[in-house]
This record gives sequence, C-alpha cells and structure tokens, in this order.
Amino acid sequence: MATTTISHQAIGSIVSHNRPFKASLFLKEPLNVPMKLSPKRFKIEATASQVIDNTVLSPSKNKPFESKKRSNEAALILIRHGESLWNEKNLFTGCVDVPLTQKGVGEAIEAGKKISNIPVDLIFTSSLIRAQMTAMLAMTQHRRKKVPIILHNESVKAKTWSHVFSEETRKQSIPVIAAWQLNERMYGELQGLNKKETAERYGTEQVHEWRRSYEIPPPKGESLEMCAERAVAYFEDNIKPELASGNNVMIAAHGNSLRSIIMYLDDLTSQEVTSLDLSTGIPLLYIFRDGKFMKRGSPVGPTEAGVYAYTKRLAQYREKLDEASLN
Ligand SMILES: O=C(O)[C@H](O)COP(=O)(O)O
Repeated sequence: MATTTISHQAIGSIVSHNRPFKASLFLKEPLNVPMKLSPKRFKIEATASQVIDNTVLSPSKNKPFESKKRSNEAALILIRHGESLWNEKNLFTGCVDVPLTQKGVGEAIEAGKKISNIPVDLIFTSSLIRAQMTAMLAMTQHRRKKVPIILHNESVKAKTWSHVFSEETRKQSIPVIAAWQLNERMYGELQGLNKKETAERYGTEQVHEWRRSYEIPPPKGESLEMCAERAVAYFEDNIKPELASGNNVMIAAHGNSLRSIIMYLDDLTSQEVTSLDLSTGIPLLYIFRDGKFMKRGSPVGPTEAGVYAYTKRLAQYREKLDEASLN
C-alpha cells in the first residue's frame, strides 16, 4: 500500500472549508495517511474527519437519537440544493458559501413535498448554507413532522451545550450531519467569474471540459476525480454503513459532489459522467438492498404510488401515515 504524507498545513486547508473546525484541532505533526489505488479511483482510507477525532461523527458511533432498527433495505434520497444567488447570476460558485434565492427556497419546499411520505432517519448535508437551507426547507413539508436538528460535534463544548435531555424529544428529531467532504467541487480561479463570459474568453469547449470532464481540473481547482476522492470516501465511510443498518438517509449537497456520488452508485465510467447534469431542487431516490444500489428516479409527487411499491417497508410506512391522518 502506498503512503502519502499530508502536512498539517494541508489538513488546515482541508478543514478550513468546514466552518465549525477550530485551529486547536489542527494537527501538530505531519500525518502518514495510507492510500490505496483502486482501478477506478484513489480511495483515501483515512479521511480528515477520521484523523481529527470527535469532529464529524456518525450518529451510530454516538447514538445521539433513536436506537437502530435492523433491515436489509433502506431508502437514499439525493437532492442538489435549490437555486442559489450565484446560480441566478450565472457565476461559478464552488466552495463560496452563498444562500438560496427565493426561487431556490420554493424549489426546496417543492422537493420536500415530493418526498414527504418517505421516512427519513438521518440527513447529511455539506457544510455550505445552500445545501443546509435546502435540507431544512424540504423537511418542513414532511408528514412525519420530525424536527431536523444539526449535530454540533466540532468541540466538546459545542456537543455538550447542544445536548437534548428528553428521550421523547430525541425520538421526534432527525439528526443532521454537516460534512465539508460533501461540499461543491472547489472551482479554483473560476469562483466568482461569470460562466458565459468565461466561455467567451476561453472557448466553450475548454469551459465544458472544466465543468463536466472527470479528470481535468479548472485552474487551481478540483477536478471531478479530486472531488470524488473526498465525497465518495465520505459516503463509503459514513453514509453507506447507516444504509446498511436500515436507516433511510437524505443527502442535500451539490451538482458535482452528487455527480461523483452518482457515478459511484450507478457505476458510471469517466466518459458517461460527462453527460450527467443535475437540476437544482430535484430529489432522486435510490433503494439500497443486499449491498446494492437501485436507482428509482425522482418521485414525482407525494402520492405517487410507484415509490411506495419499491419496498415493503416504505409501503407499510405509507399505510401507517394514511391511517394516522384518517384518525
Ligand atoms: O459551483 C457552481 O458554480 C455550480 O453550483 C455548479 O456548477 P457547474 O454546473 O458549472 O459544475
């Protein structure tokens, strides 16, 4: 296994995308992080979140809310955030933290209606406000009326001070985990530039390569491949185990971090992923069963029968919701 050295300065720059991290958590010594080369991609086996203990924590490790139920299937919902103020202005955004427009707020609410009958046990978002707004707004529409609560594990004090003391209240909550690894691809020197003007300056083909190719990074930014190294590693280490435990998960993230995750779920080639483009605010449903991901498209509405026919558990859940609303 090859070993690469990540300096504390590099770790510092990785964690600086995540607002809650504190300088005191930065490492004093360089780290030797083992890396394994897989045929399709590099997998970073020790992610920054694992290295910096007690920062980004999985709920199963901490049991902050409900105890686990066992099932061999689970639902996975992916949502790209609603329109942001820079989507509206057609600017490259990347890791710049801009909020949703009013249209984006509406898109998030509409997305929430479409998935309002699908039980969500756990939410993952990026550390960027547009993804977090989308997740929260979508959950305002949910029939289960559980309250999404952002877990603050960035320091012992943050964790202690946000503790919920009622077991009953905890049961009525959905943990929300914010992870910088799910952030948008870092767009380098394109961040803040207008997409149309950039295409006029550098040529449509060049800009298309920067935006959609797998290997080619934008100037001083991340390629999709580099974005996949962190996003897919995070998915495998923190999200897949939750699905394997039978927890239904929603991920609210970004065009490119989600493209890299979809590439992994659908086993797309680097060629195929170039034509994958995600619209803002459209939820996508996957069923995880027996270790495999099955794509189920986008639920068209809360009453769409098809979604509930995918799994027995979802159908039973839907029945219970209907019974409860009749009583
Ligand atoms: O970061 C951005 O500018 C967008 O959210 C995604 O941009 P793209 O469609 O150019 O990849």
